[in-house]
Amino acid sequence: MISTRGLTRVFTVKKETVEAVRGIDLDVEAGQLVAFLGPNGAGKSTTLRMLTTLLPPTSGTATVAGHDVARDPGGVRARIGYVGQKNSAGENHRVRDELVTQGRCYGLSHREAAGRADELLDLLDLAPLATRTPATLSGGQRRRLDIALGLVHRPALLFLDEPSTGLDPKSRAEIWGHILALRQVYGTTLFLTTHYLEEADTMAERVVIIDGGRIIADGTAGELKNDLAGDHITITTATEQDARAAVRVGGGAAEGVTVRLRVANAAAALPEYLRTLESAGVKALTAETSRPTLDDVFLTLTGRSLTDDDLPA
Ligand SMILES: Nc1ncnc2c1ncn2[C@@H]1O[C@H](COP(=O)(O)OP(=O)(O)OP(=O)(O)O)[C@@H](O)[C@H]1O
Repeated sequence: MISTRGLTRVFTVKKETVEAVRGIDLDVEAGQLVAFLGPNGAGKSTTLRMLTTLLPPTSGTATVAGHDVARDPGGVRARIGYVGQKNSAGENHRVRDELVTQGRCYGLSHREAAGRADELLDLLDLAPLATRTPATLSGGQRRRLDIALGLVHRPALLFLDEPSTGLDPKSRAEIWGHILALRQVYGTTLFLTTHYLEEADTMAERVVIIDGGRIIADGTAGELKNDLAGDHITITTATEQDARAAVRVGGGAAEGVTVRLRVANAAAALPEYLRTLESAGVKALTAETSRPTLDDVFLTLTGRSLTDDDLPA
């Protein structure tokens, strides 16, 4: 559904060159739900804009929904939907009219466009709001309208740029419910960016991490966490001296009376670790195991935390 080779975009601003995307090779199968993650300025939006034909690549190729973005942008646009960060609906028309007009723009007859509008109003729980104007909708409702607008022409592939950013937790959960329903009802391939690591972790079947314009990790959240981060064992000791002794005996790093170490399988490794400490005369007061997060993956790869950024709440 998506295939890129060496996809690159360079911007030149006042003689200064910014390599926003540096040679991305990416293949996405039909029906996949891919979360595209990365810190601010990593190149997510630029990649999305190239894949959706809004921005021409400087070099490299991209085939999206079977059509080349540079040679046949019209063919790509007819087959994809794009829900950007900014609202796509106007302010003054009613919600249902917005959807009908969008359908007409895609060449549907009035009857087809009206039928499609009603189908989408139902799918995205917008039917009770059909006669309201977008200006009167809440953030979550507007986002649902944006998604409906992106789906009018039944795209096989939908791009969503931060669909849940800026919404309260309840609206975020609702949006995700609708995104997952899209796959179930239509089998739509979904490619989305998000700043919320736990959303990517739990919802997406594939996570692609970009940093500095390059893809630095690609796999299921489970694979990335197992391969690149590992579990953690955290113990506390009575004194800092004990904590330092624990590090000497069992590895890891101490901070005050807390010792943290990375292992492949924390639940299996914990008993042996505690026995090792005990035989060296070091007593752990508390011990707990934890699974890594996608932020741990990013930290392992780059030495930085994804959440260090100035992220939206
Ligand atoms: N039109 C442009 N002109 C010049 N530089 C640009 C332009 N668009 C993006 N850039 C630069 O390209 C780099 C990648 O930007 P991009 O918007 O793709 O990042 P992003 O990962 O989407 O970030 P964010 O999470 O903050 O939206 C940044 O350094 C940005 O400043």
